[in-house]
Amino acid sequence: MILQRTPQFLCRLPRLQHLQQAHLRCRSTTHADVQHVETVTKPADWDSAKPYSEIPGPKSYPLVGGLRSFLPGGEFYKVKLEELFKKMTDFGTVAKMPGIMGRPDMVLLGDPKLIEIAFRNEGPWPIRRGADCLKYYFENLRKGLPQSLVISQGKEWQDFRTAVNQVMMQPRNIKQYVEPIDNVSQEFIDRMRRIPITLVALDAKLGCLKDVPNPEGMKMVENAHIVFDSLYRLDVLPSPWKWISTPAWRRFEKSMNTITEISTQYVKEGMERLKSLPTTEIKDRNYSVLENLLIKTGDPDRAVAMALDMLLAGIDTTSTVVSTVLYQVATHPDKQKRLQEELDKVIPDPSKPITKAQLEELKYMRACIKETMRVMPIIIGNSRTTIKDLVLDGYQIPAGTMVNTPNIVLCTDNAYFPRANEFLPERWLPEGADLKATHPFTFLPFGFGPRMCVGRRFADLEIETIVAKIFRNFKLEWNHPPAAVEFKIVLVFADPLRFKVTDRPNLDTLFPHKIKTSRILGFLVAALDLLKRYMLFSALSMDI
Ligand code: HEM
Repeated sequence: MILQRTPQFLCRLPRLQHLQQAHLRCRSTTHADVQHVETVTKPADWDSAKPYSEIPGPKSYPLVGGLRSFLPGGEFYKVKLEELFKKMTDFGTVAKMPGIMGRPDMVLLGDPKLIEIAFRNEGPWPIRRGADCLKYYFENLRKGLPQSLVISQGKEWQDFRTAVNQVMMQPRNIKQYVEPIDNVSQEFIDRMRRIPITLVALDAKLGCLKDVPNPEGMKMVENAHIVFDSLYRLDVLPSPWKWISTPAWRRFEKSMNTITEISTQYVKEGMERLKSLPTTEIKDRNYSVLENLLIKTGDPDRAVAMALDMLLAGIDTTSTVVSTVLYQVATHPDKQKRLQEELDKVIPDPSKPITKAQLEELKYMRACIKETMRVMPIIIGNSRTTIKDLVLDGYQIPAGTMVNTPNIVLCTDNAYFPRANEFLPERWLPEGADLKATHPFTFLPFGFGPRMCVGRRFADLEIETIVAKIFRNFKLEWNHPPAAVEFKIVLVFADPLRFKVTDRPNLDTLFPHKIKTSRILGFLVAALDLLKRYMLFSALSMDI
């Protein structure tokens, strides 16, 4: 595979030399960097397929690649990323976005059949290009730490992932978190009841969170959020951070340092705890995720890298899905009614902790969550770097090409989901057989194959618990125009959500001492912010 070289004069810059060592190329090239290309024979239809250069898409220009399209006068000027995906698929089921500022081209696959071919040919070490800024940080500023799961590749990724799978994908390990997650969810519910109408502005919101028990935890979640936001500024928006240290880069580095240091401290404490366990306790103990990881790998640095993964990949994703579910259910009162009928039946006494058995019975609720993830897929697209030559829809796709799944386009396309623009949780239940997806690779909210989301079981548990508790305790209404969304690594609401929250009438007898939130008209819940903090409690209760 031929990779274009970085211009010599640019490589003299110290940062770029690091990037060169890190196998990143400062270039606008046809192919992403691949370390593990399979040298197998070409597909039978390779020679008759159209060359890569003929894949339709916006024009690529010398030096700037695809950047020209985003500048004034360009076809994507001021087009939001979520709309860009739609515009790209208008070029065809295979469409090419030329690379920008050292990033590789992105080939969008606008047909689930093509996505299936790409995913089924990814081999045992699937390559998903991680954020360059994270890669740079680990490879150059944290040389002592192993690379996090999100950015590592090849054998190193596989060894790490195997150990993490044993800890995070085991139902037994997940089960022990039902109770702690229920506890923090209950705290969140109590907090919702306590917030009076005056505490709605930002300052007051912060004030209402002052009684949060763990200031270090708050620091952690705030910095994790800054890092998440920086990934967008540094790796999605055009940014010169690879050449010069921009303010966004410095903010990212500072926050990464903070969360790495706090995580290291937690891991140290975990090690101490394990060492000091009396022998009688060792066998019977329910080990936490962190402890299990330490036992499995015997490597505290790996545990730190995993804690960072969980913070970066687990907080904004899960909390955003919860807020989208609240919004979808609040804006569909008939669905909310059915959901609450189910909740009332399965959870007769909401003052008691939720059990795993109850969660399993909440089939309509799970359908509401799935349907929300379909109509508003927070991960608008996922990517793979192909490891072998493929022919997709008549075009040659050489090994090393970054292909992308435009989830946001496919999930809301009538060709793949009947009545795609309607919120119909029934489509995920046996009664909605005629509403099912026409192809299984259209809806992959947690990705696919050996590289799929390692935190999905925890995400499910957290989302189901909090959604069940909120709708069992409150009625949510939305009395405003539709909420706008924007892309910030994940698809989020552009403004704080403003629900009218009412205590469920049947609960008045159970909670006579509580403030009756039904009197609180126009109660503003900056749901996202609160939920992020709630999610932190969950993360902390996992000891990480
Ligand atoms: C609803 C919430 C979540 C969604 C929608 C989500 C979605 C995803 C997706 C689409 C991927 C890429 C999978 C692929 O390439 O096939 C991924 C990877 C990942 N997720 Fe999640 N995720 C969520 C929650 C979490 C949580 C709670 C954690 C941790 C506790 C987590 C940790 C990770 C990690 C570490 C990876 C990288 C895995 C690897 O490269 O081996 N995620 N997630």
